[in-house]
Formats: sequence, C-alpha cells, structure tokens
Amino acid sequence: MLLQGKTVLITGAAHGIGRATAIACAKQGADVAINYLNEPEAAAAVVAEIEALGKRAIAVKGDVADAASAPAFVEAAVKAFGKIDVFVSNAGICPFHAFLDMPAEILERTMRVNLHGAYYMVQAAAKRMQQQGSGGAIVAISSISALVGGEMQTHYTPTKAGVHSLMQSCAIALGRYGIRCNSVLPGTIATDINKEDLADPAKKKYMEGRIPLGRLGEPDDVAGCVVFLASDLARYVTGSSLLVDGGMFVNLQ
Ligand SMILES: NC(=O)C1=CN([C@@H]2O[C@H](COP(=O)(O)OP(=O)(O)OC[C@H]3O[C@@H](n4cnc5c(N)ncnc54)[C@H](OP(=O)(O)O)[C@@H]3O)[C@@H](O)[C@H]2O)C=CC1
Ligand SMILES: C[C@H](O)[C@@H]1OC(=O)[C@H](O)[C@@H]1O
Repeated sequence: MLLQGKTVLITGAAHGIGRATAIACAKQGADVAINYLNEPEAAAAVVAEIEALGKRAIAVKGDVADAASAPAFVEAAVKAFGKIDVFVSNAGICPFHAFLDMPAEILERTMRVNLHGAYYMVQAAAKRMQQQGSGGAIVAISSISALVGGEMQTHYTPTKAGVHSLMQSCAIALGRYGIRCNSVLPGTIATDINKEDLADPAKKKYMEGRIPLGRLGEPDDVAGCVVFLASDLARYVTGSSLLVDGGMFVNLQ
C-alpha cells in the first residue's frame, strides 16, 4: 500500500478526476477528506465508496474561490483525522467560450476557481503541514493546457499555466519543510467538464486521432499518477510535472 496511514485531502472530488483520485488513494490505504461544491449526494456516494474499502472519509462543502473555504476544509480534515499528509488541488472549471466576446464574469470566475482557489487551498494545506513538522506532498491538477493553447480556452489555459507555475514556486518555498509540490498535466480525459464539447462526434474523433495511444483518457489514468507523486516512491521529486496525455503533446506529425 503506497499511502497506508496517510490522510489525503482533495478538492472538487465528487466527480471525475477528483473522485477517481479519492478512491485510488483509499485503495492505497489513505483516509480521505473531499471538498465538493454542488452535489452532496455525489459527495456522499464517494464517502460511502471509501468507507466500503475500510477507510475513513468525510465530505466538506465549499467554494474554492472563497478564501475562507480553504482553512475550513483543512480544519475539518484535521478534526476528523488528526493530521494531513497529502493535498490534491483538483477543483476546476472550463466553460468553453470564444475570445473576442468573452464575458468578464466567465473570465473572472474561471480565474478565481482555477487559480485563486488552488492558491488558497495549497497555502492552507502547506501551513498545516509546516506546523505538523513532518513534511508532506502537494499535487496540483494542471493540464496539457499549461503548455499549449485552445481557441475556446483563452481564459482557462492561463489558469493551468498558473497552477503549474504555482507548484514550481511552492516547491522552492516549502522544500525546507520537507513538503514536495508537483503538478499533473492531464491531456483530454472524458469527464463532465468536456461532455458537451466531446458530444460532437467529429470533435471527439479528431481528439482521439491526436492521441498516439488511440483513446481519450479516463479519470483512473490520472489518479494513478497522483498516487505516485503523493507517495514515498516520489520522495525526491519536487517542482516537477507529469504529462498524462496518451502522448498527445508530442504528436506533431
Ligand atoms: N477532463 C479533462 O480533460 C481535463 C481536466 N483537467 C482538470 O482536472 C480537474 C478536474 O476536472 P474533471 O474531473 O475533468 O471535471 P469534472 O467537471 O468532472 O470535475 C470538476 C470538479 O470540480 C468541482 N468544482 C468546480 N468548481 C468548484 C468550486 N468553485 N469549488 C469546489 N469545487 C468545484 C466540481 O464540483 P461540483 O460537481 O460539485 O460542481 C467537480 O466535482 C480540473 O481542474 C480540470 O481543469 C485538466 C486537464 C484535462
Ligand atoms: C476540458 C477540456 O476538454 C480539457 O481540459 C484540459 O485542460 C485539456 O486541455 C482539455 O482541453
């Protein structure tokens, strides 16, 4: 078991990559606290699935864009489990929209959720890890979009580049406390975030055709990589990033 006895916190874990990561961590022996925003039933289902694996779990409601939600999430996890060892910043949104008429509300909400939210959450988790004095691991879900653009993602790709950069700077700021910080850069993973976009068969086929491994990713493809970076197998890895894209990034021609 790679995470036996560890406490893992994950934002936005009622669905998709966060959900798969929460369950993968529990399968590796961790107790898990999940943050969710909108769907208590979905969050409760994740908790039940983790408990069925014999591990402890709690679900804490909160909007990551609200700075106050970060210390509240960390405190709730510490109250339940006594400590935190691993923090996964996952919550994110990608409302596809063209650049020239991008509404300010969409731009600002995307920035606040994806970048400010990651900042507040990582900062609150790091403070607690520093107080505990026994190190820790932070993994942020960035994206292949940190490295490449998207016509309908001009508001989104800078947030993912920002999250990647946040992990690099935090690796320096927190290395002295034994806290490792890394990012995971998924390619195209079939989840609710892109359900509408990929409902167009031509778009789906185009995306699949760009992936050397020949298929879209699944949330579990990403979860395993997060577990690795969170575990002691990655004990000398910090400030690093792991592309999980089936080879899409390198596929020029
Ligand atoms: N799917 C993909 O192709 C890729 C995804 N990513 C990133 O992976 C992460 C997870 O996305 P994915 O699993 O695909 O998408 P999903 O839409 O399935 O999951 C996103 C989760 O984030 C939660 N969330 C959204 N806004 C907030 C908020 N303000 N506060 C708390 N939670 C929030 C949602 O909660 P609720 O359901 O309660 O609204 C949801 O559970 C995102 O950061 C995304 O950018 C990166 C690269 C590729
Ligand atoms: C939501 C998109 O399908 C997905 O999000 C990302 O971060 C990837 O780059 C894909 O574009």
